[in-house]
Amino acid sequence: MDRLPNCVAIYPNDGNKWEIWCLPSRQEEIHSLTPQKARRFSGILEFNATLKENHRFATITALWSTFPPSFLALFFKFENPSLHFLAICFRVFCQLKREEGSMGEAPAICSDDLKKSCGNGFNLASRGSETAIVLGDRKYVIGGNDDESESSIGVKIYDKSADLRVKPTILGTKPTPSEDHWSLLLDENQDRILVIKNDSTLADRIWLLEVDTNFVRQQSKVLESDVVAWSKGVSGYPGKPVVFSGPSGVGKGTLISKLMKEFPSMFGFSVSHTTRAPREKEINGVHYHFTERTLMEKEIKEGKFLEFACVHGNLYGTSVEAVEVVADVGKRCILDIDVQGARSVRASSLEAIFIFVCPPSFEDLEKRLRGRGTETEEQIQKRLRNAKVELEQGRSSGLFDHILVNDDLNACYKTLKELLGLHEYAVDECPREEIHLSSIHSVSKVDHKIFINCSAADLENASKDSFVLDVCSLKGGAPGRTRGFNLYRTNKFADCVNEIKEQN
Ligand SMILES: Nc1ncnc2c1ncn2[C@@H]1O[C@H](COP(=O)(O)OP(=O)(O)OP(=O)(O)O)[C@@H](O)[C@H]1O
Ligand SMILES: Nc1nc2c(ncn2[C@@H]2O[C@H](COP(=O)(O)O)[C@@H](O)[C@H]2O)c(=O)[nH]1
Repeated sequence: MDRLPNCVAIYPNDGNKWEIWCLPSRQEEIHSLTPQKARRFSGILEFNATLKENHRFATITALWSTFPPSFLALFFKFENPSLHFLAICFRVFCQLKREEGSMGEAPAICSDDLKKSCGNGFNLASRGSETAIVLGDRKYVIGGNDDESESSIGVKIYDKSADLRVKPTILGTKPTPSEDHWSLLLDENQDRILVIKNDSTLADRIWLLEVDTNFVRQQSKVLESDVVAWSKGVSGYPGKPVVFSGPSGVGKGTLISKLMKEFPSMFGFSVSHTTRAPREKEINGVHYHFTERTLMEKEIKEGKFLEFACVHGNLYGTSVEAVEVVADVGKRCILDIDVQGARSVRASSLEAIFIFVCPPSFEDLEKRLRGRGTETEEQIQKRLRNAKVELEQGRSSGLFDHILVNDDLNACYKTLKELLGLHEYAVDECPREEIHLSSIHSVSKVDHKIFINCSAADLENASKDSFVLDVCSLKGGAPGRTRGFNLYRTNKFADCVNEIKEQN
């Protein structure tokens, strides 16, 4: 919604014409709102519906735009209240929202050259193909396509002080274009904008555009340009990831396979990138993302990797995305990385459990490595040399939470399950089902709660489609996901309707 002011009143005019007024957001003024006190905001709004005589308007208590329109309607008091009348008020507001531009003296924040300007100055939700959020001297215009790829929502910055249009470098996982979206400033830090797409599945609905977070500032320095970064919003937190390290041939992959086979819904594997050549039965995207060194180096520079290391002469790395896609489906992520990589992950913001796997002896390790038959003699020699160093580092560094000796495979696997809190009869649980969100009609924010209303026309049934998105405990962010959104249905609207019914 573009220009709905903080406080609005509707006054009856002739016939089916009504006047729209507004006040600044002073709550104490709301209760004594009169046309004299109110600053006139717009002209006359025509009702589509014909009002009946007995639906005469009496007093307006309050109406403020931090609530969804359906909630706003409930702040009216009428001489002869009826749900039918409330429904009309509600529809007026829906119409107001659509008829942006026809509202007269809205705060003029948007540039004239914006096709569909939506800056409202009150940090309200905005709707349309482009929305704008103003932060200090900068206006972030969100919408349309990203010019370069046309495959994601575009972002432009208008710097008012310098009278400049800036095309920022857009990092992170980008949302695909949307016909219709809502945007609002998320928190007091003023560093992130919440964008809710209106035409997607729930998994693709909630996005954060970071404009001044640590990651954005860091990347801005590295890339020497204006940077913004997208981060997908995800509900809940999966369990802590598990990092496996240990010398080549010790049996990490074997243990991981057993775990994933027994608990397929609980664990997911982080598919690393590597510059080494694929082995005979290895599949790109399943065992590794096999990649070119120059491309991987470029992506490392762009901050896309959680960790990377040169191992046995090749570059290996865990992309942020590799870990996030596992968590997205509610699974605990398993990483199989070398000791250098484990050290980097330990230093990162990812909270994980670190397990070092040792062979019963160096001779056993050599036997297993040779027995696997996947390396040339030269490669085996190199891996064995590196194993000595890794074993020393792994055992002594204090980096690892657990040291697991892989002697007898089944005994080792049993110990592994115990230390991951998986008792003998643990069962594999499926992730929770998602809530279904239909087309959104209003979005508004009160403290750390975003009210989302998906139902417009039918007030009686509106509560079925009213949701709250709780954003009080968010974690993470670009270049990964922002986790911890809590979406639930609310009965607040139904409660209000019942209250009015009782008053009648
Ligand atoms: N406890 C064990 N006893 C005997 N052989 C084992 C045991 N665990 C694994 N192996 C065998 O050792 C070989 C190497 O195991 P695996 O490929 O799992 O090692 P890895 O640590 O994943 O190696 P890399 O780091 O090179 O990927 C395999 O042939 C596997 O079957
Ligand atoms: N630091 C990282 N190390 C990784 C990653 N993926 C795998 N590895 C380690 O490399 C060696 C060799 O693996 P191989 O498949 O060539 O035998 C092994 O110890 C792995 O743990 C990674 O993303 N980062």
